[in-house]
Amino acid sequence: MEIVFKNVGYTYGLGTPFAFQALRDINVTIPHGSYTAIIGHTGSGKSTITQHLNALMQPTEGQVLIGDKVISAGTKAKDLKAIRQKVGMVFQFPEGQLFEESVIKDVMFGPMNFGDSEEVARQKAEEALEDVGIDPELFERSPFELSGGQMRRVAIAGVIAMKPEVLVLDEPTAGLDPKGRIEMMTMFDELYKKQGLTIVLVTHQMEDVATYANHVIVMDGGTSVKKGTPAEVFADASWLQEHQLSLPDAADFATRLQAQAGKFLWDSADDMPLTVDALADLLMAKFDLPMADAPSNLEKGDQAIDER
Ligand SMILES: Nc1ncnc2c1ncn2[C@@H]1O[C@H](COP(=O)(O)OP(=O)(O)OP(=O)(O)O)[C@@H](O)[C@H]1O
Repeated sequence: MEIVFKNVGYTYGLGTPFAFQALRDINVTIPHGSYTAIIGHTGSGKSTITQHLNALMQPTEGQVLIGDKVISAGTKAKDLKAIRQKVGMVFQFPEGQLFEESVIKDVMFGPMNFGDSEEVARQKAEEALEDVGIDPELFERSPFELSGGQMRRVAIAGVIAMKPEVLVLDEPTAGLDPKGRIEMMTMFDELYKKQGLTIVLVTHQMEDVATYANHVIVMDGGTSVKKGTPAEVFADASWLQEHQLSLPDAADFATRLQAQAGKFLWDSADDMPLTVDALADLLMAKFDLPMADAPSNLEKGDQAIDER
C-alpha cells in the first residue's frame, strides 16, 4: 500500500498561544513494498510525520493519502479503523504496552478488537509469535516473566498479528545491546522479505539505513529536505553534516581512505561502499587479496559478543 503526503503541514496547539508548526510543505511518497527510512536530527519532525502514517495525527494542512483513503483536517473517526489495521505502528519501547495475563492473550487482543473470533485471533497470534521467534512454550506465560528482548518481540507480535500491509517502526532497537539490535533488525528484514510488507523505519542508526533500507527521506526543520536511495542520500558527506547527520561508519572510513590515498577507489557515488560487507569487498578487489574461507566480520562480531 502506498502512502502519499501532499503539501502536508502540522501545527501543534493550532489556534492557541502555544501553536507550533512542526511540519510544513511535506510532499513525499512511501512507495508500496519499499523499506523506507526516515532520518533527521532530533526535533526535525520524524515522530510527527510518522504519526500521520496511520492517521493517529491528521494534518492541519494538506492531505495524506493512505491507500484509497484521504486524510485531511477534520476526517471523521469512523473512517480511520481500517487504516489502523492496515498500518501497524511499533513505537519506542513497545513492551511498555503489554498488559494481558498471558503472552498469547496479549497478542490476540488486537485481532479480537478488530472483530476476529477467538479461534481466528489465536491462530493469527500463534503465527505472529512464531514470526518474531517466541517459543510456543512461552505462550501461556505472563509476558512480565520474560526477558526485555522477549517482551519487545511479544509486543511486536501484537502488531503483526493484525496482518498490517505497512509496518512503521519508530526506533525499534532503542535500549537493546548490539547483539539484540542486530537480531531485531534481522527479524524485521525477514518479515519484510517473507510477508511482502512495506516498512517505514525511523532511526538515528545510519548503518541500519545502509543495510536494510531502499528508500530514504531526510527531515530537517519540519520538512523533507532530501529523498532517494541510500546511495543518493549518502553521496554528499558535507551536505549530511550541514543537516547534522553522518555517513555510515563503513562509508566514512572509505571516504577518509580515499582522501588519504589521493585517488579514486570507486567510480561513481553509487558505488561508494555503505556497509561493512561492501567495504570488505572493495578492499579485497582494490588490493587484490585472495578470498579465504574465513568467517565474515559480522559473524566474528557476533561470536565476540556471544563470548562476553
Ligand atoms: N506535543 C507537542 N507540542 C508542541 N510541540 C511539539 C509536540 N511534540 C513535538 N513538538 C515539537 O515538534 C518538533 C518535531 O518533534 P518530533 O518529535 O516530531 O521530532 P523528532 O525528529 O521525532 O525528534 P527525536 O529524534 O528527538 O524523536 C520539535 O520541535 C518538538 O519540540
